[in-house]
Amino acid sequence: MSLQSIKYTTGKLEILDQLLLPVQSKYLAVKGVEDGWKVINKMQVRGAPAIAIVGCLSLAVEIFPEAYESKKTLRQEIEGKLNYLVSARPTAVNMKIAADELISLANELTKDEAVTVDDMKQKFLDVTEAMLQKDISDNKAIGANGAKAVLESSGKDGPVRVLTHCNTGSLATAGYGTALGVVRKLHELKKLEHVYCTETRPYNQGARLTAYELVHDKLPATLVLDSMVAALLRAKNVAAVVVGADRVAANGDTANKIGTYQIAVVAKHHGVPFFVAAPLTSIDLHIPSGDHIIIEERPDREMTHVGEHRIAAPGINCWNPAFDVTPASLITGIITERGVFSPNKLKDEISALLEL
Ligand SMILES: CSC[C@@H](O)[C@@H](O)C(=O)COP(=O)(O)O
Repeated sequence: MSLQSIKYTTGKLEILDQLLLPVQSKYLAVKGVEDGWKVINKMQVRGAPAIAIVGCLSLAVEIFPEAYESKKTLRQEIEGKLNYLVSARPTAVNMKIAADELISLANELTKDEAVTVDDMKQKFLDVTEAMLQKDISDNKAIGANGAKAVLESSGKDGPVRVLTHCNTGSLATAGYGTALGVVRKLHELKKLEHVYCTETRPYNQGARLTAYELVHDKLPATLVLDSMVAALLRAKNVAAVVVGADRVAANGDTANKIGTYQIAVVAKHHGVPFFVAAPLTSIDLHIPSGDHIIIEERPDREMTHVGEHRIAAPGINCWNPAFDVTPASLITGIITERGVFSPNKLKDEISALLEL
């Protein structure tokens, strides 16, 4: 059985508390927007697609039992609460894109006189619930497109060794994963010789979550520390690096988990193709470059402590950006559910695809 980070039935939402993994597997009820904001902000659920899905579904469970006196009241509720949810974590764009789409839907339904307040509520529930299935099918398509791109770029038919960073798997999405979906697909095709996952300090998504998924699915995998990547690429014949994204700018610059940028620099040095795997909902064509991406800074404690145990000297200053921006020039291709794009053609090709 595959891991499930989000459990949802109409009116009921639960998330697997990722702060407790891999020691404990415990689901937490999310009863509304306030709970949704907290679990996202505390990183009990994390990963750009999962953040958006849990955010929107937290509003769905809040709205479900309520009776609204008018469409205007419901529209105000939707707009105010979605904008609040966007503020829980600023770097990943998926929640913002989902919020904007749902707010425009609410605006359109409010204007449409043929739509009752109950129809409007039902439509909102249908659209948010559909996000779960859509994310899984997008991830499967990313997996297939990415496995092909990795094999082509390696110049051989596999099996290949790949490196990934952070957690982009079932735990970060509705299921299957983005970059980890590419790894899963390579494995399904019997083209994965080995996957290396980084520890991903300071929150250890690699050691705690990706390693957990890889062991769970019995993939051939090895954990390395972040500081070992250069040595790994020199020694272990890695065919490609595949990572996820929190926000891809129009020019292909990509914000992802801190440490991604230095892996891309090292990959370039060693001539190893560096791929970003992300759904279209992680691509922000509104910003021209990565300079415009807000980078979330997290509490010092995530660096100074592991769990309750202090590892840093008391009194030391800390800088803890949760993400960095990899320049487009270091990226071989951006793997999406609609194909693989060269960063310099991303804007034109995606705009054409979406008829923008
Ligand atoms: C499919 S998840 C893509 C990204 O969100 C992932 O690579 C990442 O950076 C996650 O960061 P996190 O801080 O754990 O939310």
